[in-house]
Amino acid sequence: MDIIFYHPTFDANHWISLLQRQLPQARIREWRSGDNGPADYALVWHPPVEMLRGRTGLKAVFALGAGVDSILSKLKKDPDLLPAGVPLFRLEDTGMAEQMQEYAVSQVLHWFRRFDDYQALKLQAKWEPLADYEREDFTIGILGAGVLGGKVAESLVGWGFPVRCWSRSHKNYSGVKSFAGREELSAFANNTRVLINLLPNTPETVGIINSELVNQLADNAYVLNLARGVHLVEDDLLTALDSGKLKGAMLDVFSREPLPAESPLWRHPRVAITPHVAAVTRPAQAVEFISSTIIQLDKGQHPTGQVDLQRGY
Ligand SMILES: NC(=O)C1=CN([C@@H]2O[C@H](COP(=O)(O)OP(=O)(O)OC[C@H]3O[C@@H](n4cnc5c(N)ncnc54)[C@H](OP(=O)(O)O)[C@@H]3O)[C@@H](O)[C@H]2O)C=CC1
Ligand SMILES: O=C(O)C(=O)CO
Repeated sequence: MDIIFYHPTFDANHWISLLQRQLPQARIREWRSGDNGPADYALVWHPPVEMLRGRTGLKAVFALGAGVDSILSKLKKDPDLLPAGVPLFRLEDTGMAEQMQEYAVSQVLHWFRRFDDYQALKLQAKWEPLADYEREDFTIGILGAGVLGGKVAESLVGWGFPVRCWSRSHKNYSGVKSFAGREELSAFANNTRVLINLLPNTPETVGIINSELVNQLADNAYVLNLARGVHLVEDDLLTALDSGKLKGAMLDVFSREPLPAESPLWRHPRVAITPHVAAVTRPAQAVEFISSTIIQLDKGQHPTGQVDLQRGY
């Protein structure tokens, strides 16, 4: 079996040696421009069009991340990017759920314990104990209840918060109230104090965190965007922060990355920012998932993780 690997920044040698350990019989190489040699499987992130176009014999392509929006947007512009009929797989969890849990839980607790208010008081040298928040006033609403959203919901239930989720289909996660479809979005938003976004970027989800949705949240709500920048209308967020509807926001992803220096988000005192690091690809766990998927495909089985190209995730 032949495997080609392309990632603009990852250490290809490291990945190839991890893969080789899991798949000792495979011939694995880093793809370079001009390489039209045989390939059964391709592991890619932001692949150049010439890498996959017209390739015959390809059995599957693996995206080296959870979100496939960048590859699907390239595919829209150039339908030859993926040879017709070749399945596209993505990473399911592979260590990202734990990272998302760490991020979401630590930030929810930060807001719940009013560390943002205490930091503001500290800057004024003010010693002032504040009233505690109650968990019953701190409903967490998670947009997207898939591999990552589901795990984040589970961990916040463990911390005793009321948790609800919103997805396309209803879910049955223990202790989590499930809402589904556009018709239940308002009911989901109503009374949500912390809105966490873990949706995929698709035509249906772009701009979903806008004034209309934010105005339906509880007063003094918070927004935590962990999915993609295009989900959030940044001007609407700033308006809601300045009007007092929103108390704070923490953003990991932006409609333009790196976030330009002139963005007002950098300077807003109630916006916290991380540079798209909420959950990164962990090579060993990713390679385990990909190798096991390849083995299943080679046996004619139907492993999980295949992207539905029509749905867009
Ligand atoms: N910031 C970062 O570092 C990272 C960000 N991400 C982002 O997180 C996203 C989520 O990842 P993951 O959990 O693995 O994805 P999944 O595909 O497992 O979950 C997606 C969820 O979104 C729901 N959904 C999709 N479209 C709609 C819609 N139109 N209306 C309502 N619900 C919808 C799905 O509903 P249903 O279950 O009913 O299909 C599902 O519950 C990725 O696409 C990526 O963009 C991922 C990794 C790192
Ligand atoms: O895996 C993804 O989709 C990411 O955003 C990684 O940073």
